[in-house]
Amino acid sequence: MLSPRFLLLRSAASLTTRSLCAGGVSKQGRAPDMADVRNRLREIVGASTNWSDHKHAMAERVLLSSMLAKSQNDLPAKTMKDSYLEVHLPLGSEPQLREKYLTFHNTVRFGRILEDLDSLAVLISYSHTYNPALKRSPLSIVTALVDKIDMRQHIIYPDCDIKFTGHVTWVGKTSIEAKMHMSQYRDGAYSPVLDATFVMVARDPENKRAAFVNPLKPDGPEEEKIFQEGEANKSRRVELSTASLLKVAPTDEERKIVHSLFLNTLDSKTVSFRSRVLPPNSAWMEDGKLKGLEICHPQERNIFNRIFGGFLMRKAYELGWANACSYGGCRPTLVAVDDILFQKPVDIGSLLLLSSQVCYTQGKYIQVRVHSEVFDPLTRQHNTTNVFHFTFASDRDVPNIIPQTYGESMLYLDGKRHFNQTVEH
Ligand SMILES: CCCCCC(=O)SCCNC(=O)CCNC(=O)[C@H](O)C(C)(C)COP(=O)(O)OP(=O)(O)OC[C@H]1O[C@@H](n2cnc3c(N)ncnc32)[C@H](O)[C@@H]1OP(=O)(O)O
Repeated sequence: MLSPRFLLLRSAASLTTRSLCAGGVSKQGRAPDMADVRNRLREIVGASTNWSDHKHAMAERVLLSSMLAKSQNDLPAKTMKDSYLEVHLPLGSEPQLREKYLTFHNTVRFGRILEDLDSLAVLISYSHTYNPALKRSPLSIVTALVDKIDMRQHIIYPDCDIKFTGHVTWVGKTSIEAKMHMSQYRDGAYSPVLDATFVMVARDPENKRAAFVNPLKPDGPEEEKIFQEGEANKSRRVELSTASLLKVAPTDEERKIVHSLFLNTLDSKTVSFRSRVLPPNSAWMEDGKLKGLEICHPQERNIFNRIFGGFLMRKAYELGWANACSYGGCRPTLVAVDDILFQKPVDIGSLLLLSSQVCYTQGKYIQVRVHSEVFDPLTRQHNTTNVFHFTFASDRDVPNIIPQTYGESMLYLDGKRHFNQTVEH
């Protein structure tokens, strides 16, 4: 994270002058808020405000294809300061805004925060790729992955102002890593609430193929260190994906875990592999599911006329939370979010099926996986669009979740891997 003094200077010097106000968002004399972020995004890509105009807006965007760089070397290098943004969410000072964020239990809806983080990550990426010579950006920047969100504090107060800061921390050829921090004003100071790392991918104006982004040139040892962390994150992501249980067998230790779970469920009265008995204080995985359906209306579209990634995250989070709530028998708190993969865009009009599964438990912790897929009623085909992982904590120990089939055992091991990554380390 860049030093606080540096951040302060940065926000005063260029955020308000260039990143947000350049497009005419001049609510002068006050810090930019989330509405400014979304308006600015619409200006950057020339998005339609009415669904009836979306085809025309897209046709205009296609003309920007010729503005794309032929190689990354054609684009000037940027520093981390170039993309630094500070945005406010004045929940304390604007009671009418609070309604949108409020839960029945007088806390902040985390799903709304996920939406805000997503919009901010996109604007940070556009700030990095900003070309003052162009009125509109030819790039379509989409969310590929929420690498992780670490909660530094579990309660978010609905009546205190929130501040988001963030900037680009690493860049590949067409992908960008952005880190964001959220803090909340209480007792005279801002204290940290969460740290989030997103990976964004730049595409051509039609969102059909990858497009080059400006290189990132770390400026000084502080930025160099952050950049190296970004490199390490990239290698870790490749390593994790190579070891995925969808591709390779579990490790020896994991195989032993699965077999011991199996042995624990065998009925000692019969000499049979088939007769299974649920151990005490346990629940079958089959009983740790909750499903939902979303009809993807135009209202939830993003600036590229697909379903907004933040909306998908909010819906998946709320389903996952409800599942953890029902499983643990109390209102759980969120501990961590990791590895939310945006595999395929979701088209407007889609039928989106969301399935959540408690896949691992440990003491009071509940690891939930949410899988979303688009169902085409005409062809009856299902296509996975996203996978989400959430770690919740209950206020008491929860039943141990027990897999019965081999597939469930793999879900269990995958959940355990995610849990170990987020909670134990
Ligand atoms: C308010 C405005 C909001 C707008 C934001 C949204 O709502 S977006 C809506 C939600 N998101 C989406 O709909 C995206 C859905 N997913 C997709 O369309 C696609 O999976 C994708 C474009 C992200 C990636 O497609 P491909 O894998 O075919 O891309 P390709 O192989 O060309 O790789 C392009 C670059 O992305 C990187 N990349 C791809 N997947 C990645 C992942 N899971 N984690 C890290 N990096 C990844 C590659 O390393 C490469 O970077 P390098 O070239 O650097 O090596």
